[in-house]
Amino acid sequence: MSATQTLESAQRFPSASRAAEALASRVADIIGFAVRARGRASLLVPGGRTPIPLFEALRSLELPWASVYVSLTDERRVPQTDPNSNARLVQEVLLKDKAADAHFQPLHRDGVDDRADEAACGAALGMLPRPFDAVILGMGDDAHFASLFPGDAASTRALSQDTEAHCATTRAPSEPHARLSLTLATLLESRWIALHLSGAAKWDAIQNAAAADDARQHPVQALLAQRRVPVHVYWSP
Ligand SMILES: O=C1O[C@H](COP(=O)(O)O)[C@@H](O)[C@H](O)[C@H]1O
Repeated sequence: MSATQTLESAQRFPSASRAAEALASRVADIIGFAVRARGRASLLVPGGRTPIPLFEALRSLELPWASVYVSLTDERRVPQTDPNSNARLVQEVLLKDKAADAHFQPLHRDGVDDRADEAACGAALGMLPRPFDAVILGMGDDAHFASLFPGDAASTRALSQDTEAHCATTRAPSEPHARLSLTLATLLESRWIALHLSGAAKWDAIQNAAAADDARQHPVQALLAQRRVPVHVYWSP
């Protein structure tokens, strides 16, 4: 499917809660199927504000959570006590109620250098069933997804499907701390991928990215243009 076709088949919902419910229901089906078929399921989730209603919907569902392995698509290189930590968000919002028994693998290890943190990230992913059963990605208004940013050389390298690295150290424009992101090649080791978007600015950004032929300035274009794994877009205003 081309980038334009992916957007044409986007599911558009009237509210963030309706989008979250629909996405949670699809993820629940995938997890249930994976656990019945293979005994375990893996789920990668983004950080940011968009997934909060999704996490709230998911944690209220009766699922075989003790067989579910959860990790992140990306992380800020900060301690888990930091309010900016994506791991903290997952612990506080997703891994509660019925989802409290899920196994969580954080990506980032504190106090180590870039290479060691990338290795820790790769090792964390190694604990999850692969291919990943469900990967949910978010996107910023600048068309970054995971932590793969426009104009960042490390992000551009991580968008190449030829890279053997699982995780990359990247930088967001004007942010003090570095990021840790799964590379595109690793994100594509997935059975199912959703891109979860909320707001008019993100819809404009993804349309511009689909029309452009420049993943360096519009990283999500590389995700939309690849042919390996279909991307299911869930959008609400
Ligand atoms: O930095 C990040 O931002 C994006 C989008 O966040 P949102 O608040 O606009 O939903 C997110 O997908 C990514 O995982 C996160 O680290």
